[in-house]
Amino acid sequence: MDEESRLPDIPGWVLRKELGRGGMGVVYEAVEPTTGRRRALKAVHIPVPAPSPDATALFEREIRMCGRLRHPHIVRVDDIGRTSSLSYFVMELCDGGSLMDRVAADGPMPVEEAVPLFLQVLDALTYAHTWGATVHRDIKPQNILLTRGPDGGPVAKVADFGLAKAYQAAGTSGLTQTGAVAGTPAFMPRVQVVNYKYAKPPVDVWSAAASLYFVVTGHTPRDFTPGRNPWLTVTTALAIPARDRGVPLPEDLGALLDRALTDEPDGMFSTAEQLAVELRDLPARKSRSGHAR
Ligand SMILES: Nc1ncnc2c1ncn2[C@@H]1O[C@H](COP(=O)(O)OP(=O)(O)OP(=O)(O)O)[C@@H](O)[C@H]1O
Repeated sequence: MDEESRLPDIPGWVLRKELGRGGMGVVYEAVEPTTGRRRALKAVHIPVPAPSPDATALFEREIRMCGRLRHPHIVRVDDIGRTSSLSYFVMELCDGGSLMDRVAADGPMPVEEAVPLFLQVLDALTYAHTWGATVHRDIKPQNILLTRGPDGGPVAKVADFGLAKAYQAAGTSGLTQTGAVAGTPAFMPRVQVVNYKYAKPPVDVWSAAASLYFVVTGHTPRDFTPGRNPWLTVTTALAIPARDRGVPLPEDLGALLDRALTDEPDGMFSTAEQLAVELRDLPARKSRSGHAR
């Protein structure tokens, strides 16, 4: 069987190749022959037995609601649809892949490159939390995509807004079979795992800090032991100080990450803007001198 014949058949779109896959679906590069538009198309398989029409409608409603978000650092969702075996949505194509792809290919990213990208991510979160009244719930390096701006400069875009809530909302009615907690333990704060309905902006801010930690160190903040239940690790293990990861990091960035990755609900940054202000004002960034310990 050649690769073409394994690609799903989506009316109105020609799928060119697989771009990547996650826990719930597969993402393809897609072209609309009538317009020549190039997009990314995420196909989510409908489980057997099929979910109730209510669960499917709930799932699509969440995705549609997030399709309203319009921000230069949020992946735009253009369209959603369904075939007999899958739900899909069509979104902006980000040719640079995800931050996870980037770290897997090249190792940790230099701080000077990573921090501006995360200021963009935090700007997107500020917009979504305030104007959009939406919490992402699954910020992680796989959901931060890279592309180029009009001036050729690197641009980060947050993908999958609404998806964690959609899986969770529909999961209880049978659309997904992943259990009560949807999402990725490695990038989740304890409060979100202990209470999976807890979905307030500080959860996304913690996950953004965890993603930055990963991108500059190559490690997740907590160590996960193979074979041990990862959800249990989140409820018992603390984040390892960022500067103990063996990568030279500016002291002030290490201290900021450690503070942002507290598991004390009262100590967490309450808004993305607060973390952005501190990240933007790091003395090491201003002087561009702080590299070694
Ligand atoms: N809009 C896009 N443009 C380009 N590549 C994309 C796009 N969306 C996803 N990808 C690629 O596909 C990969 C898988 O995406 P997907 O959203 O399925 O993964 P995930 O977020 O890890 O999984 P899940 O959302 O199921 O937990 C990404 O890591 C990225 O490489």
